[in-house]
Amino acid sequence: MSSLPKVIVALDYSNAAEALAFADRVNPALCRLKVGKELFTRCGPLLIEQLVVRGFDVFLDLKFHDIPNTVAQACKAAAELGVWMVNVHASGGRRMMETTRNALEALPQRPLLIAVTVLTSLNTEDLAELRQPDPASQVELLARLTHGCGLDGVVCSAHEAALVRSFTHPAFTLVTPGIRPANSAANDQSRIMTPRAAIEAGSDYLVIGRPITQSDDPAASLLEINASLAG
Ligand SMILES: O=c1ccn([C@@H]2O[C@H](COP(=O)(O)O)[C@@H](O)[C@H]2O)c(=O)[nH]1
Repeated sequence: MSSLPKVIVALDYSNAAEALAFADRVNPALCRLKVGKELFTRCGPLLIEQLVVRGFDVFLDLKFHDIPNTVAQACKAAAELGVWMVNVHASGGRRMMETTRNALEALPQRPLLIAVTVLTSLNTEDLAELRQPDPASQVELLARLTHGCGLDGVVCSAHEAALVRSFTHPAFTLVTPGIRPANSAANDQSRIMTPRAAIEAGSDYLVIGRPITQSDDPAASLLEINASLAG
């Protein structure tokens, strides 16, 4: 396996004790860690610091979507916590993404800034209700916008990874949730793919939560996924 961990474990726990217990069972060579809305709302910046101090690359997944100044300031605040990656919603528009990118570029050290295209839980029916076209064309629209705004990458499903890769520069980072090892429950995800197929489709990082964190042995499940990527 590459020395660079591809798996980003979604620490979707309701308390810091469980999140830290997971972090202490693995190590930064095996995975990166993602802190999302629930855990951050409950535990706040202190938990981020505790993960960063353990040497983990932390993706702060708060998916900011607001006016340009608000999002830029929120991402600057995230950068001050020493996180590796932050994200915004691409549907917040060009001015929001460019203002945020400029604010981060003025910092001596900045996190990667990526944008969410279409949530991996949404299917064609959901999008029709939102008066959007099918997932692929909506992802293409928002990924082209994000790329044009100079961000570092996007969140998309692995089903659209090859499409996005076809019109972005090689360093553009594709972060793909909705990853399920074969025979795992899809839960609320719609556009899923196995870890290996997602990497083969062009994903740079795989966001994986419940298949790891809700398994009987989370550390063993992570090792199994890493092994499936190495073979
Ligand atoms: O489009 C998106 C964007 C973010 N997520 C987040 O990824 C994890 C996935 O968890 P699983 O348990 O593997 O389903 C979760 O934290 C989401 O908030 C996403 O799923 N889709």
